[in-house]
Amino acid sequence: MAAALTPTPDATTPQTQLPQVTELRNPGMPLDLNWVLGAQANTSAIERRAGTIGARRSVKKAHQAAWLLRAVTCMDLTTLSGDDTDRRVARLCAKARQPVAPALLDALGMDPITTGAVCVYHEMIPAAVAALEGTNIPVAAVSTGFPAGLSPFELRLREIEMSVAAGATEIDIVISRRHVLSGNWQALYDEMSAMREACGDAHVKAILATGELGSLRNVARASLVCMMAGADFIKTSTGKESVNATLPVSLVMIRAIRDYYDHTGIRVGYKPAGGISKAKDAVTYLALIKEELGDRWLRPDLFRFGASSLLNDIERQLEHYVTGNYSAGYRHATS
Ligand SMILES: O=C[C@H](O)COP(=O)(O)O
Repeated sequence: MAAALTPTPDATTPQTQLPQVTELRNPGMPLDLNWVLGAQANTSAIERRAGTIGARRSVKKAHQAAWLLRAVTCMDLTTLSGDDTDRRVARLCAKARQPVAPALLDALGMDPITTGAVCVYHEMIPAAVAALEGTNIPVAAVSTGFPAGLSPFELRLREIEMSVAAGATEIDIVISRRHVLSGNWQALYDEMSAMREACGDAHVKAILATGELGSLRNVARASLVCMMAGADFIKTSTGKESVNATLPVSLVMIRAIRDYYDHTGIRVGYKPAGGISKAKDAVTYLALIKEELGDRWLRPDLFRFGASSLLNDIERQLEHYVTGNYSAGYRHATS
């Protein structure tokens, strides 16, 4: 049996669910086109730097278990399928309440933890709200004609309002990729501002769908515009594009977040999403955040993974750490 996890200076120390920190919401600012158009992205330098992150850092044993538990607390446990049902959502929510088996947590010397949120389609919000009653786990909804975001603008705004009324406290919106591809930054800013307003008190995550934006420079510019328009989080992908979260894209987005913080003093959150299914990749993402933004961003109010199957692999790795054996993946299925 493994020893209880102990804090070490070179690892994150997520022994328990972290206390909620109230970060000042991003109020946004006027569109600064000079700043936006000045944003560049040196693709080869970014790819070089991204290539060093997973390769250099090897986190083992108790440190690895600690990072994995942190990843769980920062996870938007997601189901976004056309065949979602209330029962599937209820099972997902049960998993969000108890994402890691109590016996494993006991062996690790850990208090109970939960995931950061549950993320569903609008129609599934009531089932998620009911299944999470009595917890502090937020329900996040993908609204605005997810994943393409091409339904009429008024309908997209109305969908946000309906999702909030149904009980979602986090709204993941999708931006209009065409505004980015045509360089119409004013239109992107206006769209994002209206969506932020429609969210009211619900926090808004802006999904850039980076795999469809054409270039890393566009990713940098779109990130800035969404933050200027008041996004609480910027998020890479819907999970439905042919290319979803990648390390180079993440580097560009988190450097835009750093730039925005340096200019405004406001911390905007980051959510890589789509195709992140391995525990090892989760640790690489956390290391990237730690190195580029610092420990403050390694909390669920500023960092989330959007993932439907990552939890399965994390639980398998934790079980291996505790027992020395791997269990079959189906034993950890979330839906
Ligand atoms: O926002 C979350 C993503 O849709 C999840 O993507 P995934 O199913 O590839 O983990």
